[in-house]
Amino acid sequence: MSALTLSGIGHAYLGRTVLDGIDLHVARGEIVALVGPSGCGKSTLAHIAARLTEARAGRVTHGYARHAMIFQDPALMPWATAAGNIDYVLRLAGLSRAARRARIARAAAQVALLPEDLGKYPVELSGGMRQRVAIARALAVEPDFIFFDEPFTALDVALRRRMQDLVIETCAGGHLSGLFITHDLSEAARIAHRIAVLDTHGRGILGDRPLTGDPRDRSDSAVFDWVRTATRRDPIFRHIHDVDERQIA
Ligand SMILES: Nc1ncnc2c1ncn2[C@@H]1O[C@H](COP(=O)(O)OP(=O)(O)OP(=O)(O)O)[C@@H](O)[C@H]1O
Repeated sequence: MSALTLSGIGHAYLGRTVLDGIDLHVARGEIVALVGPSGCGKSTLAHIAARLTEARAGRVTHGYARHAMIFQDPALMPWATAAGNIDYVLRLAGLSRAARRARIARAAAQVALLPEDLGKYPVELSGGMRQRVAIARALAVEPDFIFFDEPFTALDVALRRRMQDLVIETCAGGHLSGLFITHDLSEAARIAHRIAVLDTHGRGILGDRPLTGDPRDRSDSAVFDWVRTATRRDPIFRHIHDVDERQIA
């Protein structure tokens, strides 16, 4: 059963084609990483898949009930506390005050935000804490599908790793599916069940490769070996040059 199916997606900005003939699916319980060099159309494809942007061609089919999105920029409302930011989306969903309070507490615990952090304003939080709030906000709506658009690119290596672990833990158990956009092959190989590669100019998916086993059980050396082999031997990864080398060094 498919959680997301993209068929023949095409898009253009101001008459310039950026995506053409893209077919991609995400099965229920599967995390698919979409990799490709900067500017190849990954974000545009994620926006089309989440129906934030209307494709010029092709079809998007959702097999999920509710999605959330996590972007590189946490995009928190500066005038609201962390709790207020999470509460905002729950109010939009029409939940009662008691239900909202319970959801906020649970989502905060999932991302290890302390109760005192919930009362702070974005300006009082570190970059990592702000990203945690953004993840908590996404989880609070209890999605069964999450679109991740380069969510950790702006974070330092240690924090990035902690956030990746959080995603791996959160997605374990098979109740969540997701599309994880990244240009970092190591990040993809840590988190995903399958990696799809977008052509440099958005002209189709070059191919996809499964990763074996549960992401929770993947060792650093297994990820390192996988990335090294893929970039050296597998032609679909040949154009992935901008891997974050700090991750695989
Ligand atoms: N709103 C827009 N108007 C015009 N061109 C755009 C717009 N958004 C993106 N583009 C162009 O479309 C192409 C694909 O952009 P997109 O952001 O989807 O790529 P990406 O693979 O996500 O890049 P990155 O990894 O750098 O975020 C790029 O050439 C970009 O300059």
